[in-house]
Amino acid sequence: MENQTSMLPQPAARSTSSMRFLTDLSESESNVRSTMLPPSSATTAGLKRQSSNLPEPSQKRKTLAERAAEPLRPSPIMSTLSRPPSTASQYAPSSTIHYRSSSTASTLSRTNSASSRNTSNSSCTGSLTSGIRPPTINSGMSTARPKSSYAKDKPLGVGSRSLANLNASHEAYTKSKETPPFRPQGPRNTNSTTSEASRVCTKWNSMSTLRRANPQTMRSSAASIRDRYRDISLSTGLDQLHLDDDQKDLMLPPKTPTRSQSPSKIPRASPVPTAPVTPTPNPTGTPQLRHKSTMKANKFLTSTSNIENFDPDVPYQDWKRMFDDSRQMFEDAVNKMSNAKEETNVYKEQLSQVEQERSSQNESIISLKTENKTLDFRIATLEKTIRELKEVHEQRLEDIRNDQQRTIKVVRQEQQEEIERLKSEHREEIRSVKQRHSEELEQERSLRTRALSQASMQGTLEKERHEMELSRKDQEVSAMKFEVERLETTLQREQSTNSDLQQSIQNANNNASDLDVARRGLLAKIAYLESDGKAQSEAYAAMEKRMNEAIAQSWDAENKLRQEETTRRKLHNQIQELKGNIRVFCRVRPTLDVEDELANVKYPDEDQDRTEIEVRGVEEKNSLGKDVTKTHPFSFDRVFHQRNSNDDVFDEIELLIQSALDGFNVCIFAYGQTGSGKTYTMSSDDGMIPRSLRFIYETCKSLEGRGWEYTIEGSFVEVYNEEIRDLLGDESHKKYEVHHDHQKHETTITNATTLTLDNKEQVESILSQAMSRRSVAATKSNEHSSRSHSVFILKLYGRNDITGEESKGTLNLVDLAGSERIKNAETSGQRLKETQSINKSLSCLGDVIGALGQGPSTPDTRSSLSNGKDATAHVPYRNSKLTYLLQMSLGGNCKTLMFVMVAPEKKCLGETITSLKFAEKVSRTRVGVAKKVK
Ligand SMILES: Nc1ncnc2c1ncn2[C@@H]1O[C@H](COP(=O)(O)OP(=O)(O)OP(=O)(O)O)[C@@H](O)[C@H]1O
Repeated sequence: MENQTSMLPQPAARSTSSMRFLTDLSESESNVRSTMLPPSSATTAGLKRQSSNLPEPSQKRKTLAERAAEPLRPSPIMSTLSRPPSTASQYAPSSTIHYRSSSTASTLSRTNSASSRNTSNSSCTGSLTSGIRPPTINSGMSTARPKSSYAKDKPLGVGSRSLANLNASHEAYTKSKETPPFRPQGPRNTNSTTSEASRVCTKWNSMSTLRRANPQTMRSSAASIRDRYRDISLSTGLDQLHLDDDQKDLMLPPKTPTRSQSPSKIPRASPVPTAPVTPTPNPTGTPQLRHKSTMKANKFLTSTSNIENFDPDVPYQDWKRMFDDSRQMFEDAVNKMSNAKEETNVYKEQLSQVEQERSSQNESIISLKTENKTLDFRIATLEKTIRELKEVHEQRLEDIRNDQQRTIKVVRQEQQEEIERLKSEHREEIRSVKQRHSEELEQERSLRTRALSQASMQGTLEKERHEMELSRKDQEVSAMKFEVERLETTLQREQSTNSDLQQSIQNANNNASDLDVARRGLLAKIAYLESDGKAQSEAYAAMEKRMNEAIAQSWDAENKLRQEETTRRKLHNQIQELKGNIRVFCRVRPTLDVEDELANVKYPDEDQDRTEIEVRGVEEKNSLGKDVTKTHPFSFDRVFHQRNSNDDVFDEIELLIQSALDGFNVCIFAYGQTGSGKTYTMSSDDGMIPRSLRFIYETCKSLEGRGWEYTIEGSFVEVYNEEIRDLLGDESHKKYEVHHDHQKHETTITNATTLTLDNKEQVESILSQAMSRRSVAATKSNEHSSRSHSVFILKLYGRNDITGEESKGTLNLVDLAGSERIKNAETSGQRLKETQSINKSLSCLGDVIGALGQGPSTPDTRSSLSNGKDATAHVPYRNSKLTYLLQMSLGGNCKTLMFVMVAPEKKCLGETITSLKFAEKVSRTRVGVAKKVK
């Protein structure tokens, strides 16, 4: 082999490398052909260095013989061109062949450039079939391997621009055709292939145009190519001569099925036979060249070989075929590359989109985080604001509540004042009306009576006078008549004597005329007397008529008075209802011992009709350890100052007593600690019981004139240690039981003495007897402390015969035993038992009033209340004798007045406040509307 090699001409100077060939192609493609250098080796080498700038081979370039002796290996460029990622090894062997074919084909194509020029513009298909040179391999290489060492070292102005032009053309064409979107995994469609073919044609045409533009240059270039072609053909032919059979297979162009994978529709040259591109081997196995003389004479080309007779057409055809194959492969590679590029572009686009999305997502995440932080901050701010607002609202709510309470208090106070004012106005009005009516009635009555008596007297006198006159006149008439009769007798006698005495007739006539004159005078007198009696009779009749009229007027006045009385009762009842059926009066007694320290008791309203009282409590330590004194304000229907007398007190209860006379059940009881003035108020000589009785008697007396007649029955009992005792009886220990008649609304105590009270004196003696028999004992607080509850029961039955009205009322006047705390009382034995019993019954009284206060006061329940049955859940009347006895006087159908008695001493302060609180509770109790007992 070495010999053979040495026999070959040195290729370094004469033949261009494949790279130089590629460079030429590149230059031509990039319109550098216009400045194409002559085909001298030096120029070619220089061009190679300048344009391709390929790295110098590190080793000495091998001779063709050496290279022919080397085993086939893929050219890096061609393998890159033809290598899809998965089929690189498949194409590696053929790449060498392609490489060589390309260079040869390139050279050949240039020799045919003249002919191709005629058809280059006709059509792409025509160009290709007529052997017009396809796009240079160099451009394809540059496209396929942009980052290879070759491409990197190569100036971008040539290969890159060509590729860029190709790409631009391809893209423009693709866009103009509106090719469907790229599908990376689908089969490449025929349109795409067609467009690529069109692009190649376009490029080739442009190059042809250039050729036409510079024929001289083209001619010189063709000459140089021909020169080169000879060398190349020669060396290639030598190469082919040395190929063994195996290698021949490898030298075959890609098989048709492989090419058909690329569905290019570019018309191709006639199919290349699968036979080796080398000439048909002779029987010796060596490749057979068409140049028969040379090839037959010499197996190897030597320096003595006559190459002039070498026919280049034979290898030209082979090289043309190889070129076509290479071109096909190149096109495939370009297609794949463009596909890959498109894919890459698509992926890049997708990547950029994804990147954009990612950046936008990041931005949105950042903005969301910022927003989140802002929202957190806002939420915190809002929560803070809400807390502040809540506090402000709570504060406002508290203020409003306080204001409302103050307002309610003020309104209540105003209403109370208004009610009191109205009450006093009504009271005054009623009093004035009553007084006015009484006065008017009295005046009228006296006037009428006087007029009547005067008229009667005058009538009697006149009558007597006229009767006397009449009798006198009658006597005078009878005397006159007697005189006339006597005169007539005398005349008759005279007339008889006249007959006797004619002479004397003259005298008798004269006497007769005188008597006649006298008779006429008498007759005139009689007529006068008769006319005077008639006038007197007429005057008498007129007087009698006036008297009857006066009597009728008097009757009318009486009727009016009775109607006024009925109206008054109704008004009175309405006023009592307005005042409430449970009323509480507070009374502060004066101090008994000047040395006693007084409690701080104030009367906020300084007018005469007080309703408020303030008691300053004992000093206490608050939670901070400071001494504080609480003021306890109380409000009642009426508050009596310690200066007020029993007289003042009775003025206020007078109307209630009147209600009892009008047919209502009234209960007045005094409540308070021992020694606070209950007995003084109720049972003292000028207390409420004697005053009430006096009032009742006086009123009954005054009502007699209006047709009312009253019967008063009284009982006086005491409840001592839960036992009833009769204070009017004979001190025998009888059994006293309480019975209620709910129908008649009446309470009776069996065996209790009931007296009919006819006069005041009797009442006073009864009272003194009862008081003397009450259970009294000296206690720490009171020297004469009542140890029992006394109940004075008055039943008032009224009847008006004129109007037919009837009334039945009950008045209970109760003097309760004094409440006292056992530890304060310092009692023991009987006193202790009494105190316990008293406290228990007072506690029961409080429970009853509390239960009544919770009960309904609606009209539906009033009827049941008026029947005496409990419409409330339960009123514990039976828990004590006292409450059971007073059941009919504590329910909703009676009028109750409670006196809460207060001692002014400081030592009594605790009991005072307790009593006042209890009384206030009672004051707030509403037990319905009282009904008249029928
Ligand atoms: N308004 C008053 N004016 C003058 N003295 C009074 C007044 N009220 C009470 N007293 C006197 O106070 C003393 C005690 O009064 P009284 O006996 O009425 O109290 P009490 O509440 O009935 O006591 P107890 O419940 O223990 O029977 C008596 O001496 C009485 O005269």
